[in-house]
Amino acid sequence: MIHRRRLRSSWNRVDSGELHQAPRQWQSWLSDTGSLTQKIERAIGQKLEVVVLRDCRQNLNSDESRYFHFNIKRCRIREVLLCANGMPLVMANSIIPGRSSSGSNHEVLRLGKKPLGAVLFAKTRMRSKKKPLREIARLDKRNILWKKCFQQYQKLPAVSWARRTLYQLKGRPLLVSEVFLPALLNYPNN
Ligand SMILES: C=C(O[C@@H]1C=C(C(=O)O)C=C[C@H]1O)C(=O)O
Repeated sequence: MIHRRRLRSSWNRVDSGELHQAPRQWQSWLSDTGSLTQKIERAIGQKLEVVVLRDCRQNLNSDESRYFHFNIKRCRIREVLLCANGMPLVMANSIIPGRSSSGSNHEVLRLGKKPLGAVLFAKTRMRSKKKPLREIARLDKRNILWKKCFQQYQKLPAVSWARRTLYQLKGRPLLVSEVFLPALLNYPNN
């Protein structure tokens, strides 16, 4: 539990983002445990467009490296906008350590415009027994993640709600952060 508290404090540097503190209209998006891609496509009634902003190797900051039990400095970072009819709905920042995209994971993580969720939630994938670690946060310009997202997407609202999930792909960790954008609220959230 100490470990979890430590993670929470680093992620919620700005404001402790417990679900009940989030605006009601965001709570279901923040807490859903299924594929975000699938949830959005149900809401918009069509396929999502994935706009890849960046997919490269980068040094991790301490707020990110804490989630991995092994010492890593550089990682693959994938930043995308999930869009409908050209309108960004979510900005996602995924951290994929080298050891998580090697071996049999290497091929499936050559994503391009394919959403990462198609891999993480693939029917054929052995569901890892471990429930993914999930945290939420209210982001503003004091938060490292808000600043990283703003570098890529200058229309990022000054206060944004986000969630962070530590997934396992064949036992290898990936840290996925998703920042929800206002246009998503134009769609029914069923
Ligand atoms: C993890 C999922 O994949 C989505 C797509 C992503 C991508 O293509 O990089 C990243 C995060 C998610 O918003 C999901 O659908 O739940």
